[in-house]
Amino acid sequence: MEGGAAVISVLTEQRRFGGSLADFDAVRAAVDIPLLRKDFTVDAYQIWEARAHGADLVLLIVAALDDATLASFLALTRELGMEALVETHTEEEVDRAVAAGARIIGVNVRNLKTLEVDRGNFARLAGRIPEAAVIIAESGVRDVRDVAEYGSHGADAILVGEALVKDNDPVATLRAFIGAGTAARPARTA
Ligand SMILES: O=C(O)c1ccccc1NCC(=O)[C@H](O)[C@H](O)COP(=O)(O)O
Repeated sequence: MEGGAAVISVLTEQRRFGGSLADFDAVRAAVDIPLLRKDFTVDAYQIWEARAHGADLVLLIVAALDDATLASFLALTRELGMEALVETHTEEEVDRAVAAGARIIGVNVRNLKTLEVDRGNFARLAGRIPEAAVIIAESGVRDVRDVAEYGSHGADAILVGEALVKDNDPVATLRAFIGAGTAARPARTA
């Protein structure tokens, strides 16, 4: 927060990433800025649960949801006064996110099966996202050059994990990332 983060993403996914709702509660108690519950949402109950724990955003991963479920989860999220980060990995998923009415669309360059990162995917997929949407570049940021690269390809925001968690001075690094991203972003027409 001190570093200028607009949103904090809190992993609650336990099996693969070791997160928990207790971690989420601790962060909620510590900060007032918007929080994203980062979990694999597969049941409407998780959206109610996110709201009950004070989340502002939930994660909807297009690859994990059929079109009808994606649309109904998005509607429930908004009925509960939250928004969704709708996460994509392929062109087809971007098109599905747009068709569902997503307002915040993430391109995650990490393959969730292999966990491998391909930063080039961001430039390829971001071009398909309408300018009216908020575009998030997710994963793979190592330094300011990666931030600038994502910014130059239209990212409105980046989602950073490891680079900040392992940094000795995350506040300074976050400030540098925000500066690099702001400088690199092309002007938007809409
Ligand atoms: O990536 C997901 O969709 C995801 C969903 C639920 C739990 C974890 C998930 N991915 C891992 C991460 O959250 C990454 O740490 C995050 O994208 C940041 O990436 P990086 O900066 O490369 O650590």
